[in-house]
Amino acid sequence: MKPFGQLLDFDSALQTVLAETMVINTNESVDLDDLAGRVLAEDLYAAMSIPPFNRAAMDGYAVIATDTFGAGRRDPRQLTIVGHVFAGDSPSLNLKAGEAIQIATGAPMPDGADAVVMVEETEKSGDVVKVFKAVYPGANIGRVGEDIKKGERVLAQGTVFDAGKIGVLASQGLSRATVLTKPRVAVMPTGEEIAAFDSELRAGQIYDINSHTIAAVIRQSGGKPEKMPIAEDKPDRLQAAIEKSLDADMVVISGGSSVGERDLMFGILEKLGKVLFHGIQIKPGKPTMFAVVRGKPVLGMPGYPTSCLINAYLLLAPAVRKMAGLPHDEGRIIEAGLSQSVPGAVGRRQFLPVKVENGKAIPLFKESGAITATADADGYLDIPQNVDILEKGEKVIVRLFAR
Ligand SMILES: Nc1nc2c(c(=O)[nH]1)N[C@H]1C(S)=C(S)[C@@H](COP(=O)(O)OP(=O)(O)OC[C@H]3O[C@@H](n4cnc5c(N)ncnc54)[C@H](O)[C@@H]3O)O[C@H]1N2
Ligand code: MOO
Repeated sequence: MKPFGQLLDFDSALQTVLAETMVINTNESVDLDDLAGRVLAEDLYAAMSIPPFNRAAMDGYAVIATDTFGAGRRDPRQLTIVGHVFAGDSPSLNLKAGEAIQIATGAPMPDGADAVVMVEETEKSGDVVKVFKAVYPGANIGRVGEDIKKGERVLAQGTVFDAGKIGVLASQGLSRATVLTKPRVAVMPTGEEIAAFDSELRAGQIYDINSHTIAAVIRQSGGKPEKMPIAEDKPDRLQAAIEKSLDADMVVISGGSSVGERDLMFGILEKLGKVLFHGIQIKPGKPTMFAVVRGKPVLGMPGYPTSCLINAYLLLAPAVRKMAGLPHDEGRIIEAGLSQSVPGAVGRRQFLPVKVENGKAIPLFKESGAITATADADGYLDIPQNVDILEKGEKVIVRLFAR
């Protein structure tokens, strides 16, 4: 048993973790439809222009713009319809003065035509069309390369794919992209009292919550969780389990981080590598520790499920995002009025889970062991350590959990 040393402030703790986590620089090729959230590993240049040909942007008539000049409701211009072009056609017609070609949105513009009159501005009778409104040259045409020019850089290295960026890739007829490999993060629950969901509970046991909440945070931060078996609180077993988990890019351990008889983590991590901090000046999450073992970052999370999850959002998520090559995410914030007064945590910066309803921030005062404190919360208040009390009705900033 070793009492905490001096507690570190949260910002220094986060900086220490980030300083020891590096972006994974291996790549893999991923299917177009699985790219959402993935990080592009190379610059991508357009192999073709989009649109690849001049095309009608409206249903109507392809015309020579000058033929429509002066047209009005009372003074329409009459053009002879010489053909019909549908989307997907490859027109061979060549439009001449006084002629119009019926055209569908997306169809290639026939040679000679330089504008499209919308069908609403026309009236067809037999093979003659009356045009009620003049169009300027280029009207209602999508020009070659207007969207993307052949040879231009369409997506830069480091781009995070979302629906729109997947669309850019699709426009080029590409079926895959080279992206950064997801960081593999080993998740190791510890404790004699912790049981896997598929086992019978013995007296005194509870089901493992933390490895599942941690895995969810890793996944939504761009990482790949690798679940380890629940480790027993025996030094040699714990050490062997940690050594095995070091095959991953990062290790997250839950439990055993405090100062109880069986809280062995500090000693083992100090033996295997270097503990950079043990104890942060925050509530919840005071016993959180961080070590570097054989070049790998190892985060020791408190066993209490809410302490564990809040610190997974605050410390683990930024680290995994960094390894995944994702930009730092400050998260979304909203302003709300406090539904009741909140006492500060003496000497500790407090991250208090709150629910937001009708513009009110409702504090969820539950103990750190209660998973519902985070499950029911939309976000948290970040209350500095020198605050005595936040008054009812006070405007507060709620930092929303990333979901
Ligand atoms: N004398 C002191 N005791 C404690 C202190 C302290 O400063 N001095 N800190 C308290 C705080 S704050 C926290 S948080 C906890 C953290 O303790 P550990 O990280 O050592 O975690 P455990 O003791 O192993 O477990 C705590 C609690 O959480 C349950 N647990 C553990 N793992 C899981 C899991 N995977 N799924 C669900 N629940 C889990 C465990 O059964 C315990 O009930 O220490 C305080 N004590
Ligand atoms: O720091 Mo503990 O995590 O308050 O509950």
